[in-house]
Amino acid sequence: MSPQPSTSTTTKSSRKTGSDKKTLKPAQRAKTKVSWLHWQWQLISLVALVAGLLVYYYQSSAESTQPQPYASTQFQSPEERDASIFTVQDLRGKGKGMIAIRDIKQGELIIRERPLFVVPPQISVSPTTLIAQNLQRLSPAGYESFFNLSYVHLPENVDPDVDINEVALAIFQTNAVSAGNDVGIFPRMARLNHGCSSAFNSVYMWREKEGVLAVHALKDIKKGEELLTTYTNMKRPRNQRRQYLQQQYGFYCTCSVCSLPDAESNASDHRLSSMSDLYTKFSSWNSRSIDGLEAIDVVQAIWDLGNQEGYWSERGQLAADAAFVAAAHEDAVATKEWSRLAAEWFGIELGSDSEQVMQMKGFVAQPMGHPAWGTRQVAEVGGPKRLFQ
Ligand SMILES: C[S@@+](CC[C@H](N)C(=O)[O-])C[C@H]1O[C@@H](n2cnc3c(N)ncnc32)[C@H](O)[C@@H]1O
Repeated sequence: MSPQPSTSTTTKSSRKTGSDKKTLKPAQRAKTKVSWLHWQWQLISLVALVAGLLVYYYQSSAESTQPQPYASTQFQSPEERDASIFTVQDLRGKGKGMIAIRDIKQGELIIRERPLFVVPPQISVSPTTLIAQNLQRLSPAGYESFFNLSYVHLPENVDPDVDINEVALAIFQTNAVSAGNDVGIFPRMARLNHGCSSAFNSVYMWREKEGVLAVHALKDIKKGEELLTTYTNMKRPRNQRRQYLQQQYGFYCTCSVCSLPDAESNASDHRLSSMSDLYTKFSSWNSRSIDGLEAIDVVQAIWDLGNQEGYWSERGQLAADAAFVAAAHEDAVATKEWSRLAAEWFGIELGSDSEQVMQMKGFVAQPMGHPAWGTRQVAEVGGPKRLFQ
């Protein structure tokens, strides 16, 4: 807004008082009035700006306490958001599964979901009773979404139309995932089928503070690809994985890794078992069986094997553990570099707004603030340089 019109008003009034010595000359007055109005406007603008900032601050701090992606997007509901990313459909030999309806970027949030209910892992009543009790508390829609889920391993003598509690238990056992210290049911993410090592492209993590499970893309996923997660520890050979999946989930795994020709499958098994052994070796740094330099070499070796295998999960934690070792040995440069790498991978697996990312960024800024700092003998252990070659 311009204070233009005030100039003539000022000139008029100055004429009335033109003889007064204390009165400023018209030109000066005009200038003074203009500048006074100018300041008035500046003050009003400043007040408006501060008010705007305050509103923005309160809105964004209110939003940050809510599940972020749904609070401020164009979607009416989480289901509507899901439908913009994937579709749930019948897949041969797998029941239902999730298919990407557009390209999904690595690190993108696919699902964010509150549990239908959770139960503690150790219980004093029978599991059937506990689940029945939880089901009673659900809304009709929640109840329906639970009973829409698939199940395996219903005992042969049980009639599903009669013994609903046994069906509920089978559904729970087929679909429950860990939610912090508890185990919970998440009907939307429960449609994720399984794939081994390089075959799975999505990871789910419990976010304690918000009480939600978040599923992120571990890799770029192409439109039309199935979204797959992993149901078990991957770092073991194909026959052991298949045996576990058959026992626990009632299917014989034919994912792209399990379907490899024997020679390639053996090579994959070897890499996965070596990774497992290396993780064990790495943990022996705790008991001082290996020194910091060796521990970091082990991390590099795990990372390299992961690259060869196409197995990228758990890298945030691995880099964070390396940062811990580096900090313990007071290698500030390495602490920063490992923390930076950890932040990058936690960002992919947990979301860039996760606690872990914030914590790692803190160590990038202040490696000496790491709680492990200086708890071991000073040594240059080295950062993750080889990983980027
Ligand atoms: C958590 S549910 C996954 C969604 C399920 N397919 C459905 O229809 O709701 C787990 C069950 O899905 C099936 N499943 C998961 N991954 C599979 C795979 N790779 N091959 C065949 N069946 C699979 C198994 O029956 C398993 O018990």
